[in-house]
Parts: sequence; C-alpha cells; structure tokens
Amino acid sequence: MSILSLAIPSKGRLKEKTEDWFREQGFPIRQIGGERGYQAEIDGLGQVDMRLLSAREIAQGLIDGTIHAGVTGEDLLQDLSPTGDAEFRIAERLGFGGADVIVAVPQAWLDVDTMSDLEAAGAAFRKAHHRRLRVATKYMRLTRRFFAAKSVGEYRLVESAGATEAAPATGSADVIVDITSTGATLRANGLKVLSDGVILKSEAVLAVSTRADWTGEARNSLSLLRSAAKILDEIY
Ligand SMILES: Nc1ncnc2c1ncn2[C@@H]1O[C@H](COP(=O)(O)OP(=O)(O)OP(=O)(O)O)[C@@H](O)[C@H]1O
Ligand SMILES: O=P(O)(O)OC[C@H]1O[C@H](OP(=O)(O)OP(=O)(O)O)[C@H](O)[C@@H]1O
Repeated sequence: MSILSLAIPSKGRLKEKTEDWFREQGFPIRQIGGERGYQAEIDGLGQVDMRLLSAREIAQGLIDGTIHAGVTGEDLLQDLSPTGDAEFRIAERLGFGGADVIVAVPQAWLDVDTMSDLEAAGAAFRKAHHRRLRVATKYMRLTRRFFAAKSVGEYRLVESAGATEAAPATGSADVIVDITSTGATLRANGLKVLSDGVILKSEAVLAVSTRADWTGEARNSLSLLRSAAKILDEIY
C-alpha cells in the first residue's frame, strides 16, 4: 500500500506560485516550521506524504519513481530523464516559471547565426586549433540530443556548475547552453542566441511519475486533482 508522495519546490522562483496554484485548486498547503521548513501538510487530498524539495530533486524523484507527483520545471524533467520523456507525464502546464533553454555564442562571431553555421564553425575550429569547440552547460542530455538532431558533432561538453554565461569570457568554453528569461544575463556577457537555437520553451508543470507505485491510496488521493487523474487513467 502506498500513500501519495507529492513534492513542491521548497524555495526559489517556483515556490510561491506553486502554493498559490494548489490553493486555487482548493488544496491549501501549510508549511511546518516556517518559511524554511521542509515539511508541509496539504488539506483536502487525504493522507499525503508532502515533500518540499529543490526543483531538481523533484524532477529526479519523479524519474526514479520515489515521488508520485510534483511541481517542477519541464527543462529539468527532460534533461534528467535518460529517455527524454518515458518516466513521467505532464498533467498540466502551470503558466509560470517560464524560460527558454537556448544555444548562445559570442556576439563577436559574426559568421555564426544558426546551428548549421555552428557545425561549420566547429569543423573550422578543429582544423585551426586542433581541438573541438567546447560547450558549457548544466543541461547535458538536452544538449546532446539537440546537437545530434541538428547534426552538430564537432564539439565537447563541459559540465557547468553555475555562472555558465561567463564561460566564453573566462575561456573555459566557447559556446553555452543555458536557461534565459529576460535575456539580460546573455546581453551582459556579450552572447547571442542562435536563430534556430531554442532547445525548449520550458515552464513549471504538474507531472506524475510513470515509475512510481500507483497501487493503494496514492491513486485515490491524486484523483482529486483533475488533470492528474486524467493522465493516470491514460497510463493505467
Ligand atoms: N530566469 C530563470 N533562471 C533559471 N531558472 C528559471 C528561470 N526562470 C524560470 N526558471 C525555472 O526554474 C526552475 C529552477 O528553479 P530554481 O532555480 O528555483 O530551482 P533549483 O535549480 O532547484 O534551485 P537552486 O538552483 O537554488 O538549487 C527551472 O525549471 C527553470 O526552468
Ligand atoms: O535571462 P535572464 O533573465 O537574465 O535569466 C537567466 C539567468 O537567470 C538564472 O540565474 P539566477 O542567478 O537567477 O538563478 P540560478 O543561477 O540560481 O539558477 C539562470 O541561470 C541565468 O543565468
């Protein structure tokens, strides 16, 4: 018998809007231990194991099947999923947390405006410098899949731990793949988005895990959230 494990962001840009969304659906969340507490209760869904985690941990938990349902960014789900989409289903796009995962190069690269230009630049770069173009990113899987789909092969991934947009200026990479919303960080770092370089238009989503144990109470509890119930009916 499993009870529903439901996860929402514990802090950051998605937290408040997620709480607002659940309240609007008629399921108010009460955080235990104040603003920074990691425990919460939700009213109206029966017995629920409510978890407050980072958006990244929620995406990973849905993919592993240790979380039944949760709110996180679509970008994180797609990137952390080994298959791209098989471990989760999106029940509802929530209309906040919007941002694009993009490919950007230095504005000074006047000949490079498209992914196909980037492929040509990669080949030329290798000849001239005897090494491959380096692409800095946190989005390792999304980048690999997108570059393969665009037939760009002459590059090497450099895993970024943060401040990815600074990589070209500091010399740790030549190209970046990162998230942008206003574009201010890209501009401040002298970078431009390639015209066909939008990998994903992401937003916050309510997602359900296809890997979790849906026997027992879990499914009953979630059935009160209409969009999620519909998805579960499709899966099982
Ligand atoms: N301008 C933005 N920059 C980064 N992420 C954004 C932006 N706008 C929306 N998001 C989305 O927010 C989600 C990440 O949220 P947040 O940064 O709060 O979580 P986190 O990565 O778990 O937190 P932290 O980086 O503090 O550990 C991603 O899904 C991302 O797409
Ligand atoms: O297009 P913009 O509006 O400039 O936003 C993009 C930036 O915002 C995020 O960083 P932020 O410092 O906000 O958060 P994070 O580094 O914790 O993800 C993200 O990593 C980008 O660097």
